[in-house]
Order: sequence, then structure tokens, then C-alpha cells
Amino acid sequence: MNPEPSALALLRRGIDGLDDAMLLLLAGRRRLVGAAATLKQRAGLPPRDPERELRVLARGLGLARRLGLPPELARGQLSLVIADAWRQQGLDDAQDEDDDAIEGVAMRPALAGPPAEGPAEPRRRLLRWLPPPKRWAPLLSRLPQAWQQRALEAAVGRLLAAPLAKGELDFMRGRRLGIAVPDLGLSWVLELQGDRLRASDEPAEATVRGSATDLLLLASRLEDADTLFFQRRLELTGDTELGLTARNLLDRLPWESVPLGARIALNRGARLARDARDAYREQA
Ligand SMILES: O=C(O)C(=O)C[C@]1(C(=O)O)C=C[C@@H](O)C=C1
Repeated sequence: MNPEPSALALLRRGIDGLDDAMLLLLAGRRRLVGAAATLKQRAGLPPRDPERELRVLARGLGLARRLGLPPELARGQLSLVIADAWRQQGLDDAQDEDDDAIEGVAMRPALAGPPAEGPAEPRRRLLRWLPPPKRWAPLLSRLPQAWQQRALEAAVGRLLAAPLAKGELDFMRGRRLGIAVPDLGLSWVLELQGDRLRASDEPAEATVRGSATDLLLLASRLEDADTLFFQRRLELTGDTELGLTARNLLDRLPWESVPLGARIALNRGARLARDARDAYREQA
């Protein structure tokens, strides 16, 4: 006797059929990846193409959005097939440290379960030798303000090139937003002039304040703005509306629009700063 009501049995047959279709599609994908691998090898191209992976993920996330699929599902599935393609081409998925930078949201957890426990002991010992940000402060304060401002303008110009070009930062026109990093003893004010964000010497109307590590974690998307503000690791002062608009914009920024090199550099810098802070705290 079949304990399942017939409607449920029918639905389950449909689910089985779709599961089979998925596996068939995976077999088809593997064949195409195999052919692509051969072509790349013949052309002397490297097996990995991070830009292409990024496009695969961005396309998939776009389709998932149109289909009403949870983005984590699409991201997880695509991460799995890309990691499989790496293995198919003789690459070890543990060798690549930049996958989080590519997607902006951890890719490895989808592949390998929870992340490994913090840095390994020898690395932790080395990290403890890194001076904490407050020790850098006296050195940094000697850098001429004009240099700092130019470096900041170049960095934000690069990071925010796409939203700037689309006019998404127009709300900042004539407004002054501050960034304060008390542990480094640094603070800057940014203003949109023409189509560029420029450092200003005028006082800020709203200021985002946080430690160097937390701001890096935000910029690299290793932690999200909600968590950081909720835990009071970041603080917003001054004109709340301006600050919140800037914050919401940062949250919505398409990470794919940030140049790959910048994403990788941010990701590495933020991980290093976080690991160094953890190692330092453990010791304290
Ligand atoms: O397109 C390729 O060259 C592939 O090998 C396939 C694929 C993918 O799975 O989509 C995998 C690895 C590359 O880094 C880029 C893309």
C-alpha cells in the first residue's frame, strides 16, 4: 500500500524528474568545461579566468532575481559548479584565496562548509608582531594631509567609479561626508564636485566613524553595514539623513562593479587586519 496521497506522489515524481534534469545539465556543463579546458591549454591560456567566473556569477544572480530564486541558492550552486570546473582542470579549490573577493560574499563556505578556525598558530604568532593601528597613528599623522587626501580621492574614485558614472552619488553633490578612523588618528571629508569625489577641508555634515579594521571589513564586504552599525563598531554622527543615504548606497553597491584587483586587495587587507586584531586580542 502506498502511504503517500496520490497528489504528493505525483509532485514527488515531478521533483525527481527535475533532479534528474539538473544532473543531466551538470553532465553537459562538465563536457563543455572539458572542451574549454582543452582550448585554453592549446592557446596557452591559464585554466582559471576570474573575470569569467565573475560574469558567470553575475549572470546567474541576475537570472535568479528574475526567477524569484533566493540569491544564496544561485550563488551556492554556481560556486559548486565553478569549484568542480577547477578540479576538473587540475586546480585545487583550497589554493585560491580570492574567491570571496570575486563574489563579495563568501564563496568557500558554499564549497567546504564552515570556515576553518582563525589563523593557524605560527601565523597567529607572526600577526601578534604586527603593530596595532594605534601604533601606526603617530607615523601616519606625519604624512602631509594633501597626500592623504590625494590617496583617498584615488581610492574612492576607483572603488566607486561605476556608481559615480551612473549618477548614483548625485545626492552627495554639495554635501560633505566625513570618514573618521580614530585608531589611526585620521579623518577626511569627501564632497562630490563635478563627477569626482574630492577631499574637502570644510567640516563634515555627517561622519562615519570606525576602527581601521572595521572600515576595511565594511569596504571589503567581509562584514555588512547592518552588523557593524548594530554592534556599534561603526557610528554615524551629524546629519542622519545624509549618513543613512550614503550607508544604504554602500550596501546596494554592486560589488561586481568594483575592479577585480581592488576587490582582491581589499579582501586581503581586511583579512590581514582582522586576523592581526584577533591575534592581538587573544594575547591581551
Ligand atoms: O570558462 C572557462 O574557461 C571554464 O573553465 C569554466 C569556468 C566555469 O565554471 O564557469 C571555470 C573556471 C574558469 O575560471 C572560468 C569559468
